[in-house]
Amino acid sequence: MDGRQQGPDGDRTDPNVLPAEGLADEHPDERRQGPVVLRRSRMGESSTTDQRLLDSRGPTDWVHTDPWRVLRIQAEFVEGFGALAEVPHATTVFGSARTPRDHEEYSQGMRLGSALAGTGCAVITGGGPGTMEAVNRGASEAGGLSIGLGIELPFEQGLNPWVDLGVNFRYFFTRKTMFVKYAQAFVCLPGGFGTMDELFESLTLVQTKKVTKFPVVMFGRSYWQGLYDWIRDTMHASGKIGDQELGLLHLTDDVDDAVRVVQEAYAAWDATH
Ligand SMILES: C/C(=C\CNc1ncnc2c1ncn2[C@@H]1O[C@H](COP(=O)(O)O)[C@@H](O)[C@H]1O)CO
Repeated sequence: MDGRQQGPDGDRTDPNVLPAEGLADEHPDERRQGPVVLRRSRMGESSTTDQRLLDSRGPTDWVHTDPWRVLRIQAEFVEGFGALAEVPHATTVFGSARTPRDHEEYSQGMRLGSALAGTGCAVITGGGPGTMEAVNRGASEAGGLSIGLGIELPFEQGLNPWVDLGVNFRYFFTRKTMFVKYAQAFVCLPGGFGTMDELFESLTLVQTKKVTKFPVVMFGRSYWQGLYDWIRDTMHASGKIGDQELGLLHLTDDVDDAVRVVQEAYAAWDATH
């Protein structure tokens, strides 16, 4: 077979096969697929690009491949940047997913969210339950911009009811970028492994100057004091961090003090942007 799609009398039988304009004798028949030109043995396939796009049959393994994941990751960045691009000054608040609503730390979270909203700026949390919810609730009820960046989990959860602008992520690392990119300060309420990860990631980003002039507030003296003392008396004392790094931490349980530190960070940001 020579690849030409002609009937026995030389008639063209396939509407997708185009004659080469005015030069039928010199130019072989060809099939066009968008910008692609196919000739001779490459002309075999008779579907169009639209047909192939719309045809849902066939194996689906490719949706579990890394190249496809890369596109999904890209899509998360695009969605996140798009949703958050116009966020004004913001503080990202980390904290336990497990704090019950009747706990004093929940009330503190609400007071903090409310006070941060009072500065006219947004609060960003992980969008989950516990103190994340408390901060969103305090901010939302005070009329502030209450943002939640949710994460896909193996169990059903969803964003807490006081998230007014929410984005759900599949990937932790995409979500972590958003926590940092759209905030000028970090506050850590008492929490477990997740909060520790976020506290130390924040500190590492500031230490390595990936982000500048971000204060890291450890809110809740009785909870954080032991860790702070260990950082100072063991980590710092043995030279694993220097004075500057120790100075990044601000330990308090006073909402006004935390808000003051955050406002200084907003001012420092404005001075450099
Ligand atoms: C474990 C439970 C719910 C988990 N739900 C979460 N939703 C959103 N964000 C979460 C969740 N769990 C952890 N995070 C992130 O880590 C921090 C809290 O972790 P911790 O270990 O509880 O300290 C928080 O800042 C989130 O960004 C139901 O019990």
